[in-house]
Amino acid sequence: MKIKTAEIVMSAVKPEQYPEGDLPEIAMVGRSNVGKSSAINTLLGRKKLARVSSSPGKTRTINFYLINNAFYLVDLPGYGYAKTSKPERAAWGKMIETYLSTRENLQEVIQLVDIRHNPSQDDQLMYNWLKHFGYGSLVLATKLDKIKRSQYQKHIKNIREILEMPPESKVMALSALKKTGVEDAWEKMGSLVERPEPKEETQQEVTDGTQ
Ligand SMILES: Nc1nc2c(ncn2[C@@H]2O[C@H](COP(=O)(O)OP(=O)(O)OP(=O)(O)O)[C@@H](O)[C@H]2O)c(=O)[nH]1
Ligand SMILES: [Mg+2]
Repeated sequence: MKIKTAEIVMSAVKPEQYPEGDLPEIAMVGRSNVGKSSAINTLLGRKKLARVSSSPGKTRTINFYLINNAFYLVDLPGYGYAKTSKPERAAWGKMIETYLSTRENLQEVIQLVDIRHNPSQDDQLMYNWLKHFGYGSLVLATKLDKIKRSQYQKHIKNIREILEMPPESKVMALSALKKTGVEDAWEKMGSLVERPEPKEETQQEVTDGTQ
């Protein structure tokens, strides 16, 4: 996918703040610190569009990034961050759930898991919830640079088994550090949101006889 423009349009905490219009959206979900915001930057080829932090709980709003004026990538706060206070966790949970369960523009949800670790119980719940709501079970394994190449198949198999992914479903892998996996991810994601490009108007040459 050629990224011509990418800009943040809105940081929302409630539905009234979601962008208007009917452009399709792809949202990124996953545990805090799994690399959602980093993945967005990497997929867009931008260094600091989405804010990233080594401590979990960085993204606290639903951030809508408008791409090529054609679709949105949506960065969500992470789940499963134990150090957040209980009421705050509940409020975030509600915010994410409201978005995922009510947003009509939402075309697909990509679930991010850390390639090194077994998906957590929260990850399993999210995976099943998304499947139940008809999303396509697209999983993006993050931090690909943290494992040896020879261990790749083992880790992917593990993720598939724990999430009980059907054989036809796809696991993609990405390294935000090395910028690997970007093309493969867009191959899977791009078709979800790409519309045929509008034909450029061909300018009629107008000559009036004078030079
Ligand atoms: N080595 C490596 N580090 C990564 C990669 N992706 C993310 N990180 C690091 O992981 C940490 C968390 O990244 P974020 O992108 O902020 O994670 P997040 O899922 O958006 O986190 P929240 O906003 O808190 O939910 C940062 O220190 C990143 O630099 C990757 O592919 N490789
Ligand atoms: Mg984030």
